[in-house]
Amino acid sequence: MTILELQSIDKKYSQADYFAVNQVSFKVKQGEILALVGESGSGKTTLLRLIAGLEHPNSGCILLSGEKIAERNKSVPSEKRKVGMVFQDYALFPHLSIIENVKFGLIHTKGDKDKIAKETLDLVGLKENYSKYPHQLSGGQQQRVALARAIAPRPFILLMDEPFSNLDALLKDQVREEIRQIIKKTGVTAIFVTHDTRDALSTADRIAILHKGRLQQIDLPRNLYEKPINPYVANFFGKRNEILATATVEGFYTSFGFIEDENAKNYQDKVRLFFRPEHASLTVRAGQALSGKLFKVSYYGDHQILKLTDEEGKKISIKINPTQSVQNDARVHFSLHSYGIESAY
Ligand SMILES: Nc1ncnc2c1ncn2[C@@H]1O[C@H](COP(=O)(O)OP(=O)(O)OP(=O)(O)O)[C@@H](O)[C@H]1O
Repeated sequence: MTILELQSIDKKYSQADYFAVNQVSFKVKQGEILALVGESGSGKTTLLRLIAGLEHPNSGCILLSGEKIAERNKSVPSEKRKVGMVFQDYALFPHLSIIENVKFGLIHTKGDKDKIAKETLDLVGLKENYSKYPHQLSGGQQQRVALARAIAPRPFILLMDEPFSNLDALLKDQVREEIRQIIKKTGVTAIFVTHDTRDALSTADRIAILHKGRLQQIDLPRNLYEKPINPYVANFFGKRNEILATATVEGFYTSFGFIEDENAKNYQDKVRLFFRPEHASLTVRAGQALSGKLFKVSYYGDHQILKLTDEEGKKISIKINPTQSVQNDARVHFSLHSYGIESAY
């Protein structure tokens, strides 16, 4: 079931001569976690603010749980939208205890506020901390208070702006998993903004990628990574090698060697082949394998990146296991597990 729908949303700030959000349309299903990604200035926060009712679109329509909450001449005020918001800095009140912070989010909620606040704090794993103050908690715990405050009123949708950006790398992996589990347990639909592709790939059910205010692709994490619909999306999700090839009926001739592939007969003459560093692996026997001259090895602990070059100096990168040993200046043989093909014309 669709809980949120954006139809052709445009937003131009006064004084600006370009659209911060340009003809964006998508639907979010009940219980889904959607990540909004894009480089700085791509319109992520603006989109979140439009859904929250903190900005109004110039044109288009937003529907939440079937109700039109924003269109050209109509806007349901932010506090009436049943939208929960977690800000980047958590925005907790320092002079209020944890439970008072959560109860603050329940101003418009009927029923036993104390009971609802306690139940929600228990749900986010803060049972023992009702009367503590924000400064007595760790960054990850403060974030869970902010999350509890946002979900306590049972919103239709939870919006989070850069929820993981204030956490150090070690804590981040743990918190990402915790937040995902809490959201899934409550069944709330969530949209979070991030500029970190790892956050998005590991936490979201689907990802929407924006570039200059335009939606490029909205898809499952795996599809965005493995089947990007354009070069911008492909490059946003990490390094991609590109090599030129000539298609024949048997396969592709490249400057790194021949790739046998019956799909090649569907292409004419010059093509571009794309592959990610992890989609190549070293082969022991030369055989049909591709090969290049190794000129740099970078060790990263959990993997190594090899830089190879062909006879003409074209460079590619390959990601390998940290335990594999290789020698600089050696000829290295490799094969590709998967690659994209595009006509070069
Ligand atoms: N209040 C504002 N007034 C005028 N222009 C704005 C305003 N807020 C954002 N913009 C502009 O709108 C565009 C989109 O900004 P937005 O903050 O939505 O991008 P973002 O993807 O969230 O960026 P970041 O990752 O840096 O937060 C940018 O060009 C920005 O300069």
